[in-house]
Amino acid sequence: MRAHHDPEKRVVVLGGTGFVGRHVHAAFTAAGWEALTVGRTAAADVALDLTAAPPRALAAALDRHRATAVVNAAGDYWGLSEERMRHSFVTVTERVLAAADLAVRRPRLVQLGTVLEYGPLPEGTPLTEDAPIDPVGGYGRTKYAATRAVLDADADAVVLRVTNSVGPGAHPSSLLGKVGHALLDAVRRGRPATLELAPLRAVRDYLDVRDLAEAVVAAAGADASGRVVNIGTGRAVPIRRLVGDLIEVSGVRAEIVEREPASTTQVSPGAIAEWLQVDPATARRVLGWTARRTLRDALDDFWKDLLDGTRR
Ligand SMILES: O=c1ccn([C@@H]2O[C@H](COP(=O)(O)OP(=O)(O)O[C@H]3O[C@H](CO)[C@H](O)[C@H](O)[C@H]3O)[C@@H](O)[C@H]2O)c(=O)[nH]1
Repeated sequence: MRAHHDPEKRVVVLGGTGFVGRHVHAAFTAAGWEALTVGRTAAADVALDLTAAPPRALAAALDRHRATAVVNAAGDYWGLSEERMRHSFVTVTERVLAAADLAVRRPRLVQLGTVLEYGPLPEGTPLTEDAPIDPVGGYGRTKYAATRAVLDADADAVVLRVTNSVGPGAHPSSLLGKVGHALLDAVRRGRPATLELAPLRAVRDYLDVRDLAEAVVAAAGADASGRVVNIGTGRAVPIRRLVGDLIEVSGVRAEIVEREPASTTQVSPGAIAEWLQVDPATARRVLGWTARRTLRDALDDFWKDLLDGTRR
């Protein structure tokens, strides 16, 4: 029998087959929403390349689903130039806004931004929403331009500025994704792993991606519009410890070789901010949301999912 769904709880998740989007889709479903994924691959409910499709194509999908909310978790960025990231984030966001305008019923928008839209803060200063905007890299700059487009559109929208996340399906180009895949490779070959990484100096606020997904669901239902909310745990963890914990969880013998990269762009979008901790107070107050999972569980489930993938 088909489950009865609340007609007000109908969401379209753009980028719903990506690392974050998949968890966002699952969290909406678990919360009783009728959720539809839009993405470029055949795994999406609606296959649509948002960098190419005109707004009316997305508007048609929103109408067909009778969407009351839309989440923008779309956008490639690993290894892309700033120009391509601009297309991936800004052009797509402008099209999403145009599509929402064209839809018969304008859905509420939850836009995923990043804490890298802010400038680096001195160690010990938690990141509040009034921290100076001063993105250091192309990723933060283009995500900020997308945030601006949303805030300037005067739409029923909220932007979540999200910190790093980890969990099942973490992208192989991210630090923990890279480490996880190298450990898996070592398991397959029956050898110890050698992990070649840029120096693990950073101390960052890491979320279980499933906590992040719940923040998105909370934002879709919250009575807040035209504002940004920072999403993180409120704890800063040395990434060296996270890498060590992942190695421990895997049980694989591993040696870490830290080497200074030729340039920061070769490392990752956030290679600039060394110490980062979100102030989670606004999220608690405005969204009624707090991170509740442990990072150990996030790493455990990330590793189990990698192993399961090899058995599937
Ligand atoms: O070899 C490495 C690789 C990474 N890092 C550091 O580890 C942290 C995490 O790096 P990732 O590559 O996993 O991710 P980024 O922080 O660069 O970017 C991620 O976090 C951002 C927010 O912080 C955005 O959300 C973005 O989508 C997401 O990919 C960064 O401080 C980075 O400098 C190292 O020290 N050595």
